[in-house]
Amino acid sequence: MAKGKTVIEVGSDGVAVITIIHPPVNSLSMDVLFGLKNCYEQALQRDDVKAIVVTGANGKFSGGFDISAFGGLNDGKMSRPNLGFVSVEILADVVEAAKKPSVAAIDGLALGGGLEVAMACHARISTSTAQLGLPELQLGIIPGFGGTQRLPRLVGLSKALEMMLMSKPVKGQEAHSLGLVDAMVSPNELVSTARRWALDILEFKKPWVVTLYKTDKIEPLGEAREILNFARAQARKQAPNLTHPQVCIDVIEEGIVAGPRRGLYKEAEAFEELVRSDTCKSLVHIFFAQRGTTKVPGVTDRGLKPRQVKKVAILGGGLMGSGIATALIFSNYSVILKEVNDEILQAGLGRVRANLQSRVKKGNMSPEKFEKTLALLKGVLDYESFRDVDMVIEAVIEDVALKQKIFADLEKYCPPHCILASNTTTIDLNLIGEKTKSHDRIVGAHFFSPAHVMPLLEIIRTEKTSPQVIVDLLDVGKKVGKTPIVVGNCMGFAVSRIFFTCIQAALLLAERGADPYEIDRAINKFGMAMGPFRQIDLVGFGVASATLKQFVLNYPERTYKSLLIPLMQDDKRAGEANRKGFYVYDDRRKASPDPEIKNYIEKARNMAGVSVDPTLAKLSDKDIIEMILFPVVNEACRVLAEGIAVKAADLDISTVMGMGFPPYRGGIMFWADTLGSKYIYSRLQEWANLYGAFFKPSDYLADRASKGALLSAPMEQTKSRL
Ligand SMILES: C[C@H](O)CC(=O)SCCNC(=O)CCNC(=O)[C@H](O)C(C)(C)COP(=O)(O)OP(=O)(O)OC[C@H]1O[C@@H](n2cnc3c(N)ncnc32)[C@H](O)[C@@H]1OP(=O)(O)O
Repeated sequence: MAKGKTVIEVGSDGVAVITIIHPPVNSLSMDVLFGLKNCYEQALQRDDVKAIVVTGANGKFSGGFDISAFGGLNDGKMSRPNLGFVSVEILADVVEAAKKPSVAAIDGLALGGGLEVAMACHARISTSTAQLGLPELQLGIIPGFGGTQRLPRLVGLSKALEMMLMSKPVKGQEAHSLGLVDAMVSPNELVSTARRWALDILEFKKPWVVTLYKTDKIEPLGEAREILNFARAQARKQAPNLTHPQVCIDVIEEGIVAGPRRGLYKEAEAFEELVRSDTCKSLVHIFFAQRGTTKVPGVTDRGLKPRQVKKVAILGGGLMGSGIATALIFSNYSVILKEVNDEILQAGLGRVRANLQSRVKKGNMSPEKFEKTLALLKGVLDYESFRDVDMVIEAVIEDVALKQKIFADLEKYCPPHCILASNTTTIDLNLIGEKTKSHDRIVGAHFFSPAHVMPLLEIIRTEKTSPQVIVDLLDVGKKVGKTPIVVGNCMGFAVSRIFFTCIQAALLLAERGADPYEIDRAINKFGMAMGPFRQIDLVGFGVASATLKQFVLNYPERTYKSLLIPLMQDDKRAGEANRKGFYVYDDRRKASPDPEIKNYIEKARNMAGVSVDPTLAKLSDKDIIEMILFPVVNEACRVLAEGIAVKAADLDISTVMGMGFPPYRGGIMFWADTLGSKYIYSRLQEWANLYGAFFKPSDYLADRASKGALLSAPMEQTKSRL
């Protein structure tokens, strides 16, 4: 069956309108591209066609090359066209070299290959809301249809580098001022303006621009090289483990130095190679995994429509509560923030204000929008104004009795349709709702700190939570710009279980002789946003030790019972919050190692009765990474086996968005599968023999290893607990 098509319609004005049709985003499959070539050839042959307009159906130009076809290019299921088939043979030699002018009419989006098709046209007209960009680098590839050559020639080298290296699209307005589009019109005038423009080109009333050979925006060679070298250094600093940004810069340089046609061929070669790389495979996996989190069997396949949530109440204005309030008002929800006394309430409201102010400072919010947004927030000290709220999010400290009392109160004051959500990190939701009769509307809404910044939302449901409530919360999550994952109920749910296993592994290694700063360095080099000790400082010792206590209680057989954090707490160390944790922090929150740490470690070691293991005292980076992350893989396997997570890909997204796992390694399970279940099992078994049950491979892992099976393959037989 064809994947999309391209159609041609010739008007009485002699303009052929070629429309890309491939819902939902008019991506460019090979069928669409062959169709585009055929339509052009027809238009060029027909005597009744004077000029051409290219556009996309349903208000979207094109979201780019069909990402789902990347796999086909690799596994040989798709016939591989000649090198440069699209970029040279279609776009340069048919579209751009045509004897009839063509104009792109852009609404909605022109991304990746979509923008590359538009740039091969002789002019571009767009709407103000259209998004135009070359975001290929976020998929581990570079633009492959001539984008590396044409974008610098249209917008200048520096801006083109920024747009490509940061995968950052621009809106119609900016595209117009940059010269990427020639005119901006309203959507209903788009195609008619483009038709007129194409005829004007033919009649020499508008310029006939062949972008590939434009030179006016490119700096002289010496200056261009300086810009490119600066970009190389920046990219190396920001993404030391990635090669494709460097390749992108090399390809741009080739076009400037040796001419754009050589540039096109070098681009095509590099694209072919990069699309086969592990980085590309991992990032494409993350792209689809992220979109797959909202597809929850038994919930989102029931035809339920989200109910409208207008007003939300938040209990607790601490770091989490104020962050959640910020995220909500920023997305136009009306929010009530409740605290226990005026002083604490004002502090909470102040935090929300400061969060918004920092956006204004960075130029991301206008002063008018700031006032309008803040007006959506109201502080209260009692439950009176809870009578018309649609959702409550409780964000108080992790105290079961307090949460139980709050939920019993909420049941009394909130309307019956109101969703009762808790932002708990670890506590069993059945316990929280024990004193209510509202189990069907109790749900977990676990945000990550800072809640207005971090992209993940863990939605926790019990056996009794109604699917409608999940659908409602998925909708709220999407509106506040979060990627939600839906998980089952247990202590720690999915993310905290995985995250705190990493912390425990780090504590175990440090107590047995590994250097904590070496551990952080190795993990950071692997690509994690920060190492485990820096992470503990960030979440704070209070949360870390409370959670570790919960682990000891709930998973005693495999929890590493470290005394290190409580010992440091006794000395008033609390983490980054009071600038003294595993690191010390200066006024600008810069972390530096603290020589005193070794004394605490020694004390904890003595109390635990363990001794320094010479092997652990001089681990290689590879060993550190495996000893820290294989236990995480092991715990992720348990989370899957218990049906807490619906699918392995959700855990990949959780680790990327919730704990800073490098997306270019595809998330924890995807990465584990690149190493193989047998290898991971054998290493864990070896360490379990040496260092105890913390490393003991789970039954799930043992089973997969014995079959040589992928850890991420679906579990047909295992019943989901959800
Ligand atoms: C040779 C060339 O240089 C190489 C390329 O062009 S590579 C592709 C470059 N393009 C991109 O990177 C754009 C990727 N897409 C996006 O960023 C976003 O999907 C978007 C901004 C286009 C739309 O966002 P949004 O409206 O939130 O919808 P979103 O849920 O992301 O996508 C809608 C659907 O389209 C699919 N989709 C989006 N872009 C796609 C693409 N380029 N190929 C295939 N499928 C795509 C999504 O997977 C999703 O499918 P689903 O409904 O089955 O889950």
